[in-house]
Parts: sequence; structure tokens; C-alpha cells
Amino acid sequence: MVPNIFSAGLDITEFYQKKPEETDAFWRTLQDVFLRLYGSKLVTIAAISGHSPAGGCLLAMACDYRVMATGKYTIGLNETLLGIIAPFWFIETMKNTIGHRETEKSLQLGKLYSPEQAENIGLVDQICPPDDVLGCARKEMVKWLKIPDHARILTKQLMRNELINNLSSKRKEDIYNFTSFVQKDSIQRSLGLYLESLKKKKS
Ligand SMILES: CC/C=C\C/C=C\CCCC/C=C/C(=O)SCCNC(=O)CCNC(=O)[C@H](O)C(C)(C)COP(=O)(O)OP(=O)(O)OC[C@H]1O[C@@H](n2cnc3c(N)ncnc32)[C@H](O)[C@@H]1OP(=O)(O)O
Repeated sequence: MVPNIFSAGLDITEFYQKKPEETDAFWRTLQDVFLRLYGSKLVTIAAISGHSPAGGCLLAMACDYRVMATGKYTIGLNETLLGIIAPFWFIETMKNTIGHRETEKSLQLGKLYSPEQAENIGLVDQICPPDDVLGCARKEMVKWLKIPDHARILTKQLMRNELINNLSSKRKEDIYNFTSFVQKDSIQRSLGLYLESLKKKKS
């Protein structure tokens, strides 16, 4: 577990100044990771040790339960702030987590929530001091593991199969959409500026 950062989201350098076949492969891998995690028969609990923007938020939402560290961290789908769009399966995952209305506001504004705000809207289930996040996640895991596995798994599948089947049937189209979108000159310019701004912030 890395302190302060759960995940910085997708590595933008993987789709900045890359060839179409490279961005295709990158997106296919992300779809694979998501489908495996969201559809996992295992109990999955995200111990969110710090910042969790965009793709980081998606990974956390793909789990069954989320524990987030308190502190000056943020979580959310901030794609619009970067001038890009959250794909339909990011949107559906968020709708399944916090509901339609909150998702609509959240996505249009590219909102990044503090741990307390995220808990209030149900984006995370629990907040804990940073040095206790793993402990809280473990405690919660014990509860989940007491439930008969077959019943829990079937219930999870009933709740999640619609989205899994939808994405599975549209994978090629989704890859095509991603690559044609990120290869646009205007999007490449935005991504370049954003990467520069991250570096400037650091110096
Ligand atoms: C029709 C439409 C169809 C389909 C849709 C099409 C496309 C859109 C889909 C795309 C979905 C995108 C999802 C994403 O996840 S995009 C990434 C979003 N992430 C962010 O915005 C986070 C950016 N990072 C930060 O805010 C900070 O780094 C963070 C996480 C708060 C940590 O801060 P700090 O500890 O201070 O770390 P640094 O800022 O110093 O960063 C260190 C180093 O890493 C570089 N970096 C950070 N984040 C990223 C990143 N996500 N990708 C690439 N590089 C990143 C940063 O520039 C520094 O680099 P250096 O070389 O200077 O060390």
C-alpha cells in the first residue's frame, strides 16, 4: 500500500503521443482489469490510502466495499476537468454506486470529493485514519467472509451482470471510440497541457 496515493488514475503517457495500435492495446487491458475486478467472485475491499482520481476511483468502485483514509485526499471521476469524457462503463459503475442524480452532477463538474464528502454521498463506505485503513478494511472483510459464498456470489452477479454483459458485448466499439477520441489533435493538446501542469505543480 502506497501512503498518500491509492492510484493517480490512468497513466496519461500511455495515450499521449502514442500510435493507435498502442492506445487500442492499452484500453483493451483496462477493460480486462475492470471486467475481472468488477466480476470477481472474491470479496474485494478497496483500502484507499490517499488520492484516487479518475481511473483510481473506477478501480475503487469496482470493489465490493471502500474504506478511505481521512486527510487532504480526493476521490472522483474528474475527466471533464481534463477535457476528456468518462466512458459509458465508468458512468454506469458510478451510477450503480451513488445513483443517477449524484453521478450526473459529479461527472459534469468533474468533481473530486474529500473523504468526508465521499462518505456522505456513498462513494466510499467508511473513512478511517490513514494508519488504520488496512485494519478497517480487514475488519470489514471478516464480516463479508461470514456470508455463505454461493449466496453472496449469486447476489453479486445479479447486481453486476447487466453492466458486465453490456461492456463485454461492446468491447471493440468501446476501444474504437477511445482511440479515435484520444487521437484527436485537440485532445492531444489538452493532455499535453495537463501533463505539463502536473509537472509545474511539482516544481
Ligand atoms: C466518445 C468518448 C469515448 C471514450 C472516452 C475516451 C477517452 C477518455 C477516457 C479516459 C479516462 C481517463 C481516466 C484517467 O484516469 S486519466 C488520469 C487522471 N488522473 C489525474 O488527473 C491525476 C493526476 N495526478 C495528480 O493529481 C497528482 O499526481 C496526485 C495523484 C494528486 C499525486 O500528487 P503528488 O504526490 O504531488 O505527485 P506528483 O504530482 O508530483 O506526480 C508525480 C509524477 O507523476 C506524474 N503523474 C501524475 N499523475 C499522472 C497520470 N495520471 N498520468 C501520467 N503521469 C502522471 C506527474 O506528472 C509527475 O511526473 P514527473 O515526471 O514530474 O515525476
